[in-house]
Amino acid sequence: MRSARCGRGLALEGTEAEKKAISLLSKLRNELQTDKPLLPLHDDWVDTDIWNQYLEDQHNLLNENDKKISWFQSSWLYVECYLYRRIHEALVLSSPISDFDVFKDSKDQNFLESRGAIEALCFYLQESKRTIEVVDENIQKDEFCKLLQIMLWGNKCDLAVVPGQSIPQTSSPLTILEGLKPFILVNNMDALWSLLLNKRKKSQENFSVIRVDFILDNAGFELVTDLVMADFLIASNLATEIHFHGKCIPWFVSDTNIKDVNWLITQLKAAESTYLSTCGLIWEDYLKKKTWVYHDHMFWTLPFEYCAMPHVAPDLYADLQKSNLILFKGDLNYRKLLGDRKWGLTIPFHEALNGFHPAPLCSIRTVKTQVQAGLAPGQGEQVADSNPEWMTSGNYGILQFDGGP
Ligand SMILES: O=P(O)(O)OC[C@@]1(O)O[C@H](CO)[C@@H](O)[C@@H]1O
Ligand SMILES: [Mn+2]
Repeated sequence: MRSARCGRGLALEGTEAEKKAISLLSKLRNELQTDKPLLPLHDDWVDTDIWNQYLEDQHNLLNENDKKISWFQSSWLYVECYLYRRIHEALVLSSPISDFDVFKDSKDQNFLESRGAIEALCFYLQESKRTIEVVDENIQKDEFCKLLQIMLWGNKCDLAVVPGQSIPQTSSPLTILEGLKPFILVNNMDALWSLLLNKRKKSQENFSVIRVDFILDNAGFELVTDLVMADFLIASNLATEIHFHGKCIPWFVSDTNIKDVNWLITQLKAAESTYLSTCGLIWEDYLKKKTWVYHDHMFWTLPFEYCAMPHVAPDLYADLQKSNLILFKGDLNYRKLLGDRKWGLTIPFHEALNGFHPAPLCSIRTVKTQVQAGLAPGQGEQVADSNPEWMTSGNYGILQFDGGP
């Protein structure tokens, strides 16, 4: 009897929490639609003070007439990040559903709808791992480059542009790579290969660690492409440890957090296909043994451009300095790498990074926003001639490398 009452009490508490979250979210929508001033946060999350200080700084910086910073009058990058942080606030303030991820269903859906392509990819990975020790360097390079391109085109699958509309990867991703090559505007795959190959040669002499970091983007199909590459790097000794960096709160609809990683591994392990279940088991083991390490520093869900990292998150910057290669996935990471500024298209990538050089790094991103540097003279004009929407279509990609400090 007592436990039945207790259960009813919990259900009631849950319903009240849902009502509260929904009302906070509709208030948020109204503020946005009517261009109200941005408000300080009222929750007590680890980053609340930083966000509120940021708002105050924006106010002091941009507002000589003491007007409030509002939704339509502030920088797009800041306001967009603020939107996702406010969605998080609405949940945090609605205990006991504070941990609820409002985007989880769409992320899971993307994985489920891409199952065929994921199976093809896991099959390919296992076949290439079987022959890794006998094949020569050129074949290994070829496989490495294929997996890089799959990671690149996997970035088309984000859900932030058209929320709720999953773009599943249905056909085998490997068959379409050749045809997509002309759409890679900056292609520094050779530089990545040379860097890792040199590291491997040194490591074979002196047993040094080779650390590769993945700054993750979207869950679902894209995450699988990243994990497949991470597995290949370990199996081929091109890396000895992998560090993944995900988001600690639901972010830009489809971005990866730890629950997405765990869910994915559970799904793979339970799959009927042995290609999938083998990947699930191996990846779980890598995580257990710390060959793969997952991090979720709060800096990744703050509005700062990355050149601010040494001041805002010196611990994270110092950690990234230990890496031999950092792979930044996706469009939002690129916007933050370049401070979301309208750089001239031919300004060198190194310069546009504005002093952010923790280690050699590479952006792997389909171009979805009007931020781009490091193109060859005349290249931007030529692409614009054939496709005026080239910067927002997501049809073009870059694998853009910077050698570091
Ligand atoms: O970083 P991702 O997942 O590649 O892309 C995220 C994105 O679609 O969301 C924003 C639009 O709302 C843009 O920054 C970007 O185009
Ligand atoms: Mn994303």
